[in-house]
Amino acid sequence: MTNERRVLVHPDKAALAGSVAARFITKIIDVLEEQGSAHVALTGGTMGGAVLRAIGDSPAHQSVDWSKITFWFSDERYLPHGDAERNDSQAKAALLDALELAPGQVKSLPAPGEHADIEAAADAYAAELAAAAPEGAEYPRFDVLFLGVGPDGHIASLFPDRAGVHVTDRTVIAETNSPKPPPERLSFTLPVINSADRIWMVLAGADKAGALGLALADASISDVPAAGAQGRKRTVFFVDQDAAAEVPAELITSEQFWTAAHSIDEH
Ligand SMILES: O=C1O[C@H](COP(=O)(O)O)[C@@H](O)[C@H](O)[C@H]1O
Repeated sequence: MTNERRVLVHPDKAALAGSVAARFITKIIDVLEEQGSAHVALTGGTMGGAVLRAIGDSPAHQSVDWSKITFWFSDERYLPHGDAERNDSQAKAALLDALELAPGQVKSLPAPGEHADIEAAADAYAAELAAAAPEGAEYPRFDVLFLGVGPDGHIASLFPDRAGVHVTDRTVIAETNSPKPPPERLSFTLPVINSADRIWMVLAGADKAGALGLALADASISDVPAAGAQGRKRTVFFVDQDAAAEVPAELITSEQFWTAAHSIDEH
């Protein structure tokens, strides 16, 4: 099994969300059968929410034992709990609330007022990650880690030309000057992101085409943080046709080829 980054193109946003949802359900059933439990890191953004809604809309989601999955967030907008702009609020509305999970299964990032300041909030989530980690590790092994990609190439809350993308000695950082509102955010660092078995980046729309093209051309992570994402087993860009406009043809894996050439276990 190789660990090249792959690009899987879909006709439109709806097909993209449906396809990622179907793959996730299949993959997580396999993971649960093998391991008995799973850690999944969710993302915010337009396609992050669309994928979760598609999972909930699929009758196949009823075959998943959701009680065995712990959900984390690779980043969060540092806003009060319940704020509609928080990634966890959107994920709960899109899917998590309907799954009737136990409170400990959804590991939300802290909100203002819970800790002394945003740095302490980052440390608190780092401690939560460590508490769920296997012995000797600083964080759990994520079976699937979802990411959106911004038009500027940001992933989680690691933005171009910000120090956060270069941090390797912490697991969670506070971003206090995000170019995208809100300015205060919390984010996994790149080592945590890249520790995941599978990184699934889901992006759609013509405004993402430049970022995707540069990420695949190995731009510097300072310029395009998405260029630095590489999972242990799989790194897949799930995209629609508009986002794929600047992807070299030889890097595109068509749906038909993908299905024929790779067993679902490899995704
Ligand atoms: O602000 C954020 O943006 C990215 C991408 O969002 P999109 O709407 O352009 O898809 C998202 O992945 C991240 O979690 C979020 O905090």
